[in-house]
Amino acid sequence: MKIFTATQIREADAYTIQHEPISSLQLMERAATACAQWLFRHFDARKPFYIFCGMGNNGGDGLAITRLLLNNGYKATACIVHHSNKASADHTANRQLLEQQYPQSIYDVAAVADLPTLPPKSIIIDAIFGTGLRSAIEGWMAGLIHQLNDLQTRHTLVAIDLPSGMLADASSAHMPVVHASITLSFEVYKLAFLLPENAARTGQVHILPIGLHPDYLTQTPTRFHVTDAHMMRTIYQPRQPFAHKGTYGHALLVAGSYGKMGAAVLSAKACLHAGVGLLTCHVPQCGYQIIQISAPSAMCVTDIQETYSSHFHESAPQTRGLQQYKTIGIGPGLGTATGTAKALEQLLEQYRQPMVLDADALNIISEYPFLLPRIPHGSLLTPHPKEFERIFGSSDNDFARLELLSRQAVSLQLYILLKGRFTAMACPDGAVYFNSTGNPGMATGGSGDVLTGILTSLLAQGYAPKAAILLGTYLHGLAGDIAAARMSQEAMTAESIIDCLGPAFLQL
Ligand SMILES: NC(=O)C1=CN([C@@H]2O[C@H](COP(=O)(O)OP(=O)(O)OC[C@H]3O[C@@H](n4cnc5c(N)ncnc54)[C@H](OP(=O)(O)O)[C@@H]3O)[C@@H](O)[C@H]2O)[C@H](O)CC1
Ligand SMILES: [K+]
Repeated sequence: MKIFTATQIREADAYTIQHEPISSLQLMERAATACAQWLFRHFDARKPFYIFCGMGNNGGDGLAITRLLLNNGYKATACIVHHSNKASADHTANRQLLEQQYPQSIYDVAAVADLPTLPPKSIIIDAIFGTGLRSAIEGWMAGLIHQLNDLQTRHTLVAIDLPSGMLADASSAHMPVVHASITLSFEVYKLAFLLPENAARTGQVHILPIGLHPDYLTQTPTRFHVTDAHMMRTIYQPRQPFAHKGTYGHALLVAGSYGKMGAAVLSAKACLHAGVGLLTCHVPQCGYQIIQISAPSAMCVTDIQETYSSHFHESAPQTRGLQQYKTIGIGPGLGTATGTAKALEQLLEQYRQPMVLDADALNIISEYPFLLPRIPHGSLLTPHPKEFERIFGSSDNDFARLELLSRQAVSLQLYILLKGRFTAMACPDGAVYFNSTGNPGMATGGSGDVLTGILTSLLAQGYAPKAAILLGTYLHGLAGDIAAARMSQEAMTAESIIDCLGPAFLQL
């Protein structure tokens, strides 16, 4: 699914009005109807609704929603927030319609003191500002937003299109923004919803289709995307009937050190369960029995060192060297010993195909930044935010960090995956994809090691790096969602994610 900017959404609006054709007032009615139908399904008519309406079209939506609620027997009051003397044409038209039918339903708010006292457990609808907000809310309106956020603790707050105060395409981290429990947004995700700085402000996000013109939606190029099941069906390649284990590649996994062999086991198992043809694990000597017993389908080569790895190239017969491997996954539980760092430097000299670098491989790179440009083009890096910051530095806010992520992916010609609730995957061509699967149960030790195993597996099987990163991250989250549904977010572990990889493949 594409993510459009506020400007593109306005263009989509105008294109739909011109080409469907439909009047802007009818399009607003469609948007309001989509919201009202969602509200009818989720709230009963005993709850009083207070709809805070701004002077623009977001407010127009709110006025239309008020009328539709009243038409369906709900108790609803439109509180018109006079932040400006100018009302938009569709706001004015909807105010008139409401006044004609329900003259008692309108209440004017021109100062914080005008806020009505709300009965317990009211539903507050925030239709003050949407995509038309240009900058931070100031003055008495900022006070009103704070007041609404106080009320949010005792009432349910539903934002229309965007929580008021939130900018769709730029940071509003330090601005007054409504804290919604639910956001009902139109047609497409807004970039702001996908970044951690807004996690506490959007609540659950529901995207409601309002019939914007499909030609505009399909033909307009965008830089940001959200992955979905449809996209995965175009990427996934079912196994061939005459396949043998050589068809699906031989991967090398360099992982584990004394006390961290679990990371290597999790990565190896995930790699095998994601369909690799052959897997060799390179581990220190202390890890030999651990790998052989926990992952019997994998082969195991040991380093000359007992507790950490320092001679990765020994895992390859001299004739073809490391090139015999279709790809290499390196990092989980590896440690950052000087000998390991030296070995990573040699590995980057010898192996020039796309590989997967995670965890301690990234920590080594943050200590030896000259290694960064030596990573083969097309490789996949999977940092969590702290690892990302150690390598690339800090940013003022999540939008700035997203730009940094994308810039680095382009200049280094790498796929950089920044882990989070909506993992952001930056591509060398400047595109950024946000993963849509996964849940907070996956915020647990070993979950990242599982992802490294899956990505290594898909690269080994011949998926192109972009396909591997999109499909691998989606499968990882989907397996996590299946695990959470089976045993709860609390009880699931990284091993549960591996156990659910099979059902995740079956759902593709
Ligand atoms: N295609 C769609 O998705 C549809 C969306 N709809 C709804 O329309 C809004 C966007 O409406 P728009 O009128 O463009 O903008 P808003 O209502 O969000 O905001 C405009 C008002 O906000 C004032 N404003 C702007 N910045 C500030 C600020 N920093 N401080 C205070 N006030 C601000 C602006 O005031 P002016 O004095 O400048 O006029 C406007 O009053 C979208 O979000 C959807 O909810 C359609 O209903 C259907 C199609
Ligand atoms: K809003």
